[in-house]
Amino acid sequence: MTLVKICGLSTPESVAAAIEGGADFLGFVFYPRSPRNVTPEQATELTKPVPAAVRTVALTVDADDALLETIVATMRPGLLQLHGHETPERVADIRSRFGTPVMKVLSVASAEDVAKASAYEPVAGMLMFDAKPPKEMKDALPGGNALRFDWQLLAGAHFGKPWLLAGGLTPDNVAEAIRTSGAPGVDVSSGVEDAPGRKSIPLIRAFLKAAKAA
Ligand SMILES: O=C(O)c1ccccc1NCC(=O)[C@H](O)[C@H](O)COP(=O)(O)O
Repeated sequence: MTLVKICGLSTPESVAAAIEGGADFLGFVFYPRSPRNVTPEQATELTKPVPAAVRTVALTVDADDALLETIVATMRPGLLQLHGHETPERVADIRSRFGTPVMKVLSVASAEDVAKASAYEPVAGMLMFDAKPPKEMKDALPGGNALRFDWQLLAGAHFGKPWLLAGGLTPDNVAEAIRTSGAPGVDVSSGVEDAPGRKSIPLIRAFLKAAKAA
């Protein structure tokens, strides 16, 4: 069955809906520019009711060791999602320094972007392929922009690590995205919101139902 990560959670209600709907991963964003930003203390509270079978994910962007140390010490995430320009060496360093599995995100607009994954396969526990925002999109975030990329770029691809497809997924297009890309897992944020940063409980339920049925 397709793995599903619901990202950018910031309320107890949305966390509960994601768990009840069968999410495998719950994502918490530590990036002050994001409308989904949470503090380590908020994430710690939000993740208290999360059952052990559901993995909590701390999303950071080119974070320094001090921030990672604080997040790991307070929230104790099951996975660190690195959504910046972290090199393979930095990914390996973070993994060994903090003893937490790492998911490295690749920003994709072309086949060359997908090919960059091979450098991360030895050091990351998981990979994610997300849409690369175009340069002309001035206020773009590193992720969470409701942008999709050409899912065919991943069709037939094999990676040495489990991977998730992200970017512009919705309850309406997730089944087609899974079929086209062959993704073993998917990640969503904007597609389950009714305003930037405001998660919709009905959309979370609908996304999980559609992805799990695909
Ligand atoms: O969601 C954010 O605000 C965010 C900020 C900075 C870096 C990454 C961010 N989100 C990354 C995610 O994991 C999203 O779920 C992924 O990019 C897909 O986003 P969307 O297209 O909105 O579903």
